[in-house]
Amino acid sequence: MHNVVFVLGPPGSGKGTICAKIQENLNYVHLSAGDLLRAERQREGSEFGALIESHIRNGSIVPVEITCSLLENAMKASGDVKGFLVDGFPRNEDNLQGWNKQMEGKALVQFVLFLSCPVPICIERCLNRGQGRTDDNEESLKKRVETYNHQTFPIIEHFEKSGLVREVKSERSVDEVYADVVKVFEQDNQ
Ligand SMILES: Nc1ncnc2c1ncn2[C@@H]1O[C@H](COP(=O)(O)OP(=O)(O)OP(=O)(O)O)[C@@H](O)[C@H]1O
Ligand SMILES: O=c1ccn([C@@H]2O[C@H](COP(=O)(O)O)[C@@H](O)[C@H]2O)c(=O)[nH]1
Ligand SMILES: [Mg+2]
Repeated sequence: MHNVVFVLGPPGSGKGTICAKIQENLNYVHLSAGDLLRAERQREGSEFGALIESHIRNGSIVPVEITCSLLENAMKASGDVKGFLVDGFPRNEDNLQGWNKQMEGKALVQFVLFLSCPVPICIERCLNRGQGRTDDNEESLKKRVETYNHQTFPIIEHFEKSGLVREVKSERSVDEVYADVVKVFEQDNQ
């Protein structure tokens, strides 16, 4: 059984940045759904490249069968680890249902780390990210925020009802955010 922590929050809230630090220090493996999709988009021979790029540019959500298989394959390829940080997934109802169907009996969701951050700060961070992402532009960001508000935030609310959400405010410095995140992991691993 794989231990899983879902890491959610608006685009640019710092999910990737914080996950990299947790992976470095706490023996969890960081799996960014977005990074896995971008790698699949680039893979020679992939039948999904054009579909993935279209969703990424439009800030819409790739069908769960594709994303969940990439996640499960990455988990299988990892050795013996404490758990997985699943960054940026599940993003909508289709993702949640597909995950439950595909991963039943294979993964245990420990908790959901919710990095909350005001949208204007998130947008500024994405526009200054400098990684050449095809969705770090004003037009795509508007759509990504809309998708987050209407489809992803309700998933966080869903987990909240089961008492699984651990919110950390991420508009502060990386070190301040990370210090609170470590406390969350310490509490949940007691
Ligand atoms: N606490 C912080 N303070 C200032 N800048 C930050 C902070 N956390 C992350 N950043 C910067 O903001 C940008 C976005 O961060 P990151 O890629 O970690 O966000 P994300 O939530 O993974 O975004 P996305 O959902 O778009 O993948 C990066 O340039 C990163 O260096
Ligand atoms: O589960 C997922 C994760 C991501 N996507 C698509 O990728 C982009 C970028 O994701 P980031 O987490 O910001 O790297 C996202 O806007 C979606 O279009 C997805 O479909 N499903
Ligand atoms: Mg990211």
